[in-house]
Amino acid sequence: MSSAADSSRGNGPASGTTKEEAASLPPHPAALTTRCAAVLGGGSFGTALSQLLARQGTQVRLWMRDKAVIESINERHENPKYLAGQNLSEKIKATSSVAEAVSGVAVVLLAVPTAYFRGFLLEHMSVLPVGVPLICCSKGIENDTLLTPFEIMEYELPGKYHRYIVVLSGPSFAKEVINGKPTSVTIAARDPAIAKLAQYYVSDKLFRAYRSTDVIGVEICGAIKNVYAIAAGACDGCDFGFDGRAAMITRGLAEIARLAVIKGANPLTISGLAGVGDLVLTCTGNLSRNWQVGNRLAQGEKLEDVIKSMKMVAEGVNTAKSLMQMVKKYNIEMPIAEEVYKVLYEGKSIEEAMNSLSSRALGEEIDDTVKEVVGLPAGPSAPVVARQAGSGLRQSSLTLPGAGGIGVDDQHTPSKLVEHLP
Ligand SMILES: NC(=O)C1=CN([C@@H]2O[C@H](COP(=O)(O)OP(=O)(O)OC[C@H]3O[C@@H](n4cnc5c(N)ncnc54)[C@H](O)[C@@H]3O)[C@@H](O)[C@H]2O)C=CC1
Ligand SMILES: O=C(CO)COP(=O)(O)O
Repeated sequence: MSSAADSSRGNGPASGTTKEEAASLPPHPAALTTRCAAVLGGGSFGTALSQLLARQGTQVRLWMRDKAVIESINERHENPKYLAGQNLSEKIKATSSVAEAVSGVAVVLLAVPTAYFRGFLLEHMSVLPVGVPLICCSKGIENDTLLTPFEIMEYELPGKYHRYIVVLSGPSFAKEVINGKPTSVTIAARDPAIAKLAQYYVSDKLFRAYRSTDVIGVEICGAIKNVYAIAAGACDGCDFGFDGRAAMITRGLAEIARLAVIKGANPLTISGLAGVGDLVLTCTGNLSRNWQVGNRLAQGEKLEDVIKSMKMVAEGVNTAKSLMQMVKKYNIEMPIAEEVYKVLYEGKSIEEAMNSLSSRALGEEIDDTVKEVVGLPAGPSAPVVARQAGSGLRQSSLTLPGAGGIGVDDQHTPSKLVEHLP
């Protein structure tokens, strides 16, 4: 039985689609509507992406290891392990053979968790097709090598594949994608033409991909937001309030920016869907497995029990280890990430972690690493400069509150007082 959302972007207008609506769909050459796609990884995201492609009219071959789930998808059109109760399209055929999955396809999507990504690639790369977009949808940083899935692909795959490696990232809960909630993501490839092709392959009216060539920025943002989602879940579990969570998200973003620019990201990517978008989603949406990890730790559960009972991947748990290694490697400040690591692996309580964060020396909001990239001078911020109509640039004047009566002598001007601060 096909799902109701099937063929929302097929060859012609889907049933019930008005002429006007059809006209607003992206142009769709017939050659591409009859395409076949492979999705490698039959967890929640791989299954949701398969359903997304199937509803667009694409034949999908979904690779997974679990024989019982394969049988269930092919016979009952359901993935009972990861998305129980969701009716899947008949256009999705599950298989345990990667060679069968990728044979003759126009596009391949990879949704294998980062910890298994390299092993998967090494085992199956000999059958991967050359010349079709290979869209990497995993979000993590491998321990020890500190490589992202895209970087692992570039490292392991022969050069003939490199042009075709693509990253898909952004705010996209599997459960919402599969239910046809409006979702927007970023799709990035070094070659803009490949990014455009991949964008075209996955997009429809309910799933919009914006393209980018900032592969590293998109991937780093998507990978490390998981660690801050753990922090946000812990904040919520400890009832640190909306203020506390907003601070955690925003200061988390500052840490993401620091690492991303060191890795060569375009700072503007950080304010996009893969950056702010996904960070906000996973730090505020309780569908996030990473948020759930933090939240359950705050309820007093042990990490190993949370992981065992979850049965799904929370990438932030491993990526927190990689971030600790990156903090040392690049000598950067990522205090929230460090505290998450200590809570996960060193038995530090969330309250102690919060206390350590709030006892840190007061500092500037925008740090030097980011200032350098956006062309601002390092060190203490220069005085604010405002543009005044007709008179060019002027320095904004600071009015001293005491000047009119409290009594400000030479020794107690703000510039004198500040000399006594740490
Ligand atoms: N679920 C979601 O909402 C989203 C997930 N992602 C990312 O997609 C990737 C996959 O996550 P999910 O599908 O959510 O995972 P999941 O937790 O739902 O399923 C786990 C997946 O890992 C596979 N797996 C386990 N051990 C394996 C091994 N040794 N070798 C190969 N595969 C193995 C399982 O077969 C299954 O496909 C992750 O990097 C995740 O961050 C990205 C966006 C959204
Ligand atoms: O990356 C995600 C949504 O964009 C999914 O987040 P979780 O892995 O925390 O569930």
